[in-house]
Amino acid sequence: ALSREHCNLKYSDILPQNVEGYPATKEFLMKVVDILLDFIKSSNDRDSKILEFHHPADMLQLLDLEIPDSGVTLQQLLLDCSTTLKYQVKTGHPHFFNQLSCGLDLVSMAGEWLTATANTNMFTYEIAPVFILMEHVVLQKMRELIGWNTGDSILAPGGSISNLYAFLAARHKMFPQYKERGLAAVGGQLVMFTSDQCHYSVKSCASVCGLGTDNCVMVPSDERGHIIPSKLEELIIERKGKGHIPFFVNATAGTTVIGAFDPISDIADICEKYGLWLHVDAAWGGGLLLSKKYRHPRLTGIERADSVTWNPHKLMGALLQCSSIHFKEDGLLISCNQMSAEYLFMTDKLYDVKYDTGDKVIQCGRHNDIFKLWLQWRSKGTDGFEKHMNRLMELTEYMVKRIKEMSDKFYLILEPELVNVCFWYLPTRVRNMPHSSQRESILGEICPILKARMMETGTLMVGYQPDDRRPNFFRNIISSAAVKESDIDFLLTEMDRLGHDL
Ligand SMILES: O=C(O)c1cc(=O)cc(C(=O)O)o1
Repeated sequence: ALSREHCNLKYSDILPQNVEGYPATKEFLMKVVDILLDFIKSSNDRDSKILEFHHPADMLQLLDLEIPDSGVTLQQLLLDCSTTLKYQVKTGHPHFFNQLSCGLDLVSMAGEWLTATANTNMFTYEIAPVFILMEHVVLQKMRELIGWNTGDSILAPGGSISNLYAFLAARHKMFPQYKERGLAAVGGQLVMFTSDQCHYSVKSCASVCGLGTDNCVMVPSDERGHIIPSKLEELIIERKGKGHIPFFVNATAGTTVIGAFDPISDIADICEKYGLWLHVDAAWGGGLLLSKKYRHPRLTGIERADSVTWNPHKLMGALLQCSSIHFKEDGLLISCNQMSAEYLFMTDKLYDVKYDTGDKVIQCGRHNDIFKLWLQWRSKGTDGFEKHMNRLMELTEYMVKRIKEMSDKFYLILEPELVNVCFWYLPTRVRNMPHSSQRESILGEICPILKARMMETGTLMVGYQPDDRRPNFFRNIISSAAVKESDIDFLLTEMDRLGHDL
């Protein structure tokens, strides 16, 4: 609690309104930090719960979210902060395996604190000189890791927007007049191609950009979730036969559900043959570019892409959000999106305006997502990131080994290529049933019930989902630096404790 002299103060008694308010400001902010440190401590305490689940109506009753007419005291604000975190899911907890982005890297978090304090916009060098230069250095490093020594990149608000920027640049490259004249510049039906395992944001480009999802061809994948190149070529030829204009192919490097890697080189050959843009959505699998051991064969050929999406907030563990989109050809991004708003992007500035990035994107304001990545990269070094990637893959191999050792209780659906371990939990009553589609449908019905037990108990969170080949199954993601082999053992034991009687 705040000291007696400060506990009834309000926001108007601290900086900037009260120029004498530094002592109260400091005490208030240090108390906020204490609350955050408590959350960090319990996030890292394996005996603490990941969450205290309540249904939305009940949760609303537990919270006091109403917007008051007159402001509350600083003391109340501190209580508000504590209550908020009390009911927040601890995504940094070592037993949180639920999303592609797990974990809480504390250097990256410190970077986010500084980012918030600096509170600047990334559209011009004028107000973000250090951060703009950091973006240049980090994004160039990432392009080098892809295999390019040229090009341009930018951070976007998530992988979906990164994919959209790739789509827009591809269309601009092929039809530069589209920017001014729209569809009239094309004179035919544009068509894009992607695997049926891709992230839905690829398909949404077709609807957002006016192709219509009918013209986002979902190419069949094989049983390992890889796009079938011969099918891709067949479908391109089929569409050309209808007078359509194929222009864009997306290859996924690390699919969302099973973590599959499309064969990039084979796809690049087809794109070369038919003059199509190759985009690689490596939002999820891009982190393996940092690992000499695991980069090949999964990402072999990625340097042949025209654009690459890569989300450091996934495998690299940068804090949400941090998504990058990279282009082999420099100048495309700016020529595609530039609107030259004269109130921001004046060309008569005292510095080289190529450092103004706002005109490269369709956003105006752009959040500073680089500092937390740069600071984290400074803390780990590229070697540290390589070790991190190798560690995540080793833990995945450990989990596969343990599942195979406990094959009476767990059924491994396929060998993972990334850190997505896809499996069914086998409750006692099905253990003697031969594996069949009938048993799979029973196992699929069990997933939501077992997941509910996890969340109500609060000790474990593992995601489940169906896919186009099978009913619900668990998808375990190891992307948190907190996870150890003992946490994998806990996961398997806890699932059995919670689910054996299902
Ligand atoms: O950034 C993430 O954590 C993320 C992004 C997705 O699109 C899908 C998922 C997911 O399925 O966990 O996670």
